[in-house]
Amino acid sequence: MPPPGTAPPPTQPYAAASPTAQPSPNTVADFLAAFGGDVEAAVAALRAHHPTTGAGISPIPSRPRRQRSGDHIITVTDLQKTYRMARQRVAALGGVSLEIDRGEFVALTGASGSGKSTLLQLIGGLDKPSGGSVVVDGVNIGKLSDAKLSRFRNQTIGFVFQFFYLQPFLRLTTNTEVPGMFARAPRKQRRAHAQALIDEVGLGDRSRHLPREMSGGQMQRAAIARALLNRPPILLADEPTGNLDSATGASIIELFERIRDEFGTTVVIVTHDDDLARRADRTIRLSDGRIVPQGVVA
Ligand SMILES: Nc1ncnc2c1ncn2[C@@H]1O[C@H](COP(=O)(O)OP(=O)(O)OP(=O)(O)O)[C@@H](O)[C@H]1O
Repeated sequence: MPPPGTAPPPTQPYAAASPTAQPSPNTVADFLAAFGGDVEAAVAALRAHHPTTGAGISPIPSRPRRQRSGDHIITVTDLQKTYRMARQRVAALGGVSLEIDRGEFVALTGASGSGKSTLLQLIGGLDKPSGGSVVVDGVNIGKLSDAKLSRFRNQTIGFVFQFFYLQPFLRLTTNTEVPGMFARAPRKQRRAHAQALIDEVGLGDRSRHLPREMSGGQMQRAAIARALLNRPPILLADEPTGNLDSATGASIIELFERIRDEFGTTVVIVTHDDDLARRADRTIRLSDGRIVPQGVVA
């Protein structure tokens, strides 16, 4: 997985907040402060520095596709991204246009290096495009200042990643509350909502557990609960099952379906796995930084 590009460097080593490390609260507070308290940007930077296991997922049944509503919550127009490294230029996205409806469950698929993560990061405002535009919930996010973008992300988008990125020293309830702290939600309210979400994702009996006391699937459920804390209308997930066994991965996809059905959340996932992608309402396949027209085999 490549780095997201524009996230500012933290002042502490990335390893300090890895799922297994045990930093002091001050270390983590400093780490988050280096990102201006923007949890998602911090997570994106961590993600860029984490090893990949490449664990696989086995087939699960597809489900009937839903009709599209035409109420677009995400509109991407002629999106381009070129990474520049020394003298090298890598064209990661070469003009992508798409629309995603409110409450739709979309899977982004394609070969390694086809631009899936880049597209997800640009939709989530974690990186800046080289050209084109991304409109999310009526807001052209390319036109927002960094501070406004950070606030917008916190309120509008929940992020879920392959390696969970829970704070290792926080118990599940507090971990789930973290986005509410940055949104300055009243303590009592965010705690009650965290507890409701923990129940919703099936971890009601694990509230006092630290991440290291949970399984991979439980940690991913916890990360999903945390992503939902600010009631975002959109959930973006990059390889959310890539680090899980096939049965656990399937249960995570079912959880996304349930979240979409119960909360009306728009869910966009990146996955290598065509069987998991078939669970989504729609699959968008990328090849060499472009969308493959439907019916064409890439
Ligand atoms: N920060 C970066 N700097 C330079 N090149 C990058 C960066 N991020 C991505 N790339 C390049 O952009 C292209 C698209 O990468 P991206 O991660 O979006 O693909 P992907 O489809 O998500 O791949 P994978 O499935 O392997 O994660 C690749 O060629 C990659 O090497």
